[in-house]
Amino acid sequence: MGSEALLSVRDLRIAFDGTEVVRGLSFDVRPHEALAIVGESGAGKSLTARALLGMQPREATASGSIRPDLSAHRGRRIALIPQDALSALSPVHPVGDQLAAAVRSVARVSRKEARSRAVAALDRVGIPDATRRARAYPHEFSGGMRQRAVIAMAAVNEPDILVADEPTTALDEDHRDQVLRILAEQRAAIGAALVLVTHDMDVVREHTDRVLVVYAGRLTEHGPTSEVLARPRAPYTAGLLASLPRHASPGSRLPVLGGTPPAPGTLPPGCAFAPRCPLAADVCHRSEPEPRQADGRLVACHRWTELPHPATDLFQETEERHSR
Ligand SMILES: Nc1ncnc2c1ncn2[C@@H]1O[C@H](COP(=O)(O)OP(=O)(O)OP(=O)(O)O)[C@@H](O)[C@H]1O
Repeated sequence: MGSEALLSVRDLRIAFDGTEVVRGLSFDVRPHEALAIVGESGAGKSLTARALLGMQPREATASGSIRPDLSAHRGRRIALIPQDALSALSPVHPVGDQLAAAVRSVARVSRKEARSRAVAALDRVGIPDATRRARAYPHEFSGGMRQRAVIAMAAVNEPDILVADEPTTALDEDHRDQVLRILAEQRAAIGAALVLVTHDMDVVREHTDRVLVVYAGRLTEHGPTSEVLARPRAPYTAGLLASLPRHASPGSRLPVLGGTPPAPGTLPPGCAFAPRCPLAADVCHRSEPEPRQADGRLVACHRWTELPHPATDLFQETEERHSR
């Protein structure tokens, strides 16, 4: 598995002031695949994704290994598509100039050639009249167009890996689908792998091949998307799926997954999910489960064999319990 990987992450830990928020994640990014990192807010998804590019917050301490180290090849072998397109674009330069500068930062080409690659990249992501629009400033683009321009910028140098950190959070549903489709097209066109950070299981289902489910900075379940989503083995994965609107029974309130994740530094003993888990037993409150092979994927749960299928009803009951 390791030798064919574009990137291998082993025992990644990220801490702030001595409190670990990413707690020993290990996974590979394989050529051409789309890997989702999914979990609720605060799970450590963004920190993990940015670590792949060597982009740690200054105040963080990190350990573990990410091989190879691509931080010196950002923009060329690995590129980030951030949540907020405005943060990725300078407000004071035309969009086309920014793309051309990205081209010239990695390739010794003439200004004219860089310009023409920039316009072609904008055209590929569906920016109409790309030659003219390349002269426009980011504020003259709509939100969806800006996010497409950011995808174009990330893809323009044909990196091996695109890392997209919740790329559609700021967009409405129509633009969300459009941007995800364009991202998939770009990825296919350049043959890149994609690491897609999301909290949305529908996005995981539609756009990824493998999924890493993270809870409180730890691996909960990791395997092929189709298998994990068809039959989750970790209660937390089942809870995330049960929270999707179409799984809710008529009249029930969302989210179905009751409670909230623990704040950093306030982890319970044992499994971090145990206080919210309808299957938790004594052992879960005592010892933190290690990831192990189960049913063709990795699962970190003492009770995985007890999870009923489908598990939706289990979580409906949990919600009732939490709301009482
Ligand atoms: N610079 C920082 N200083 C202190 N704590 C931080 C910093 N950056 C992130 N954290 C904390 O680390 C944890 C994980 O953050 P991260 O942004 O990776 O979560 P996430 O899963 O991406 O969540 P979201 O979906 O809300 O973006 C959170 O509890 C967050 O508050």
